[in-house]
Amino acid sequence: MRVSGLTVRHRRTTALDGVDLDFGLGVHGLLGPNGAGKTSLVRVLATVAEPTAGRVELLGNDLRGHRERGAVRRELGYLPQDFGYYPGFTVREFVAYVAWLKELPGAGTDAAVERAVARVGLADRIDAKVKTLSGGMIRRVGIAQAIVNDPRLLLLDEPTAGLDPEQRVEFRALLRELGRTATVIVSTHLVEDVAAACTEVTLLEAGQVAYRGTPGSLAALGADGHESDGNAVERGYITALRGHRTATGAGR
Ligand SMILES: Nc1ncnc2c1ncn2[C@@H]1O[C@H](COP(=O)(O)OP(=O)(O)OP(=O)(O)O)[C@@H](O)[C@H]1O
Repeated sequence: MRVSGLTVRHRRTTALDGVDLDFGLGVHGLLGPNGAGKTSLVRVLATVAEPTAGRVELLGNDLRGHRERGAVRRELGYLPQDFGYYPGFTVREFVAYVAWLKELPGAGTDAAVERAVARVGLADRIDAKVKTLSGGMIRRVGIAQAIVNDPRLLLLDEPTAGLDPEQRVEFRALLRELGRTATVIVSTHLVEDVAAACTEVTLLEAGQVAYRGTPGSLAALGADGHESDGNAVERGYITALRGHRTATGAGR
């Protein structure tokens, strides 16, 4: 899947500025400071926002066509940053409802729902009402609804927000597993999630791609830089960000 010349403007703000990127199988971490454009990119890939300019090709479909967008949506999983749910639904009902929206074949739905809920570790709460769950559990319901159709493209916007450390470790293992058969794009502020779960890192800054590489190459960049605080990948993040700012004259 590929985006070229992707530009997204919100009134006078340029959220993405002619971005070229491609994503293959694996887990791709999207990093960047607040306002870098991560959510804007994820929303275009999820087909919920239209680009101002540029091309988006997902799963062999050009997103400009209505029918193509529909085809992509059936193969897509998306967890938005602010994920809305129906509090009165049980976990099973909510995930089944999303399966229905994604037009999953009726016969396989019950099993698909149970499998998705089990994969996020909520099998014992499947018949609990969503509103009775903790914040971290609700986040996991969000992940379950995103993976119920075994998506070929999975988009997760800040999925680990609200998870405790043990849940985050479990979640990263799930990400690695999902990345074997799907393209997984994870927007996060948590550099350690990227280091532990991602095969590739894309660092956005002010609507541009500031760095692309592996967590290992980002860590190596940190070792060469002048930062002394944080772990190697965090140092690499800061070094890459500052390097990009110097190169573009943003110099903040
Ligand atoms: N609906 C909107 N209306 C106006 N400006 C917007 C809108 N959505 C995003 N922006 C602006 O576009 C820029 C990019 O925002 P975006 O949410 O894509 O960044 P982000 O990297 O996801 O940030 P965060 O890490 O804070 O979620 C920011 O300057 C933001 O203020």
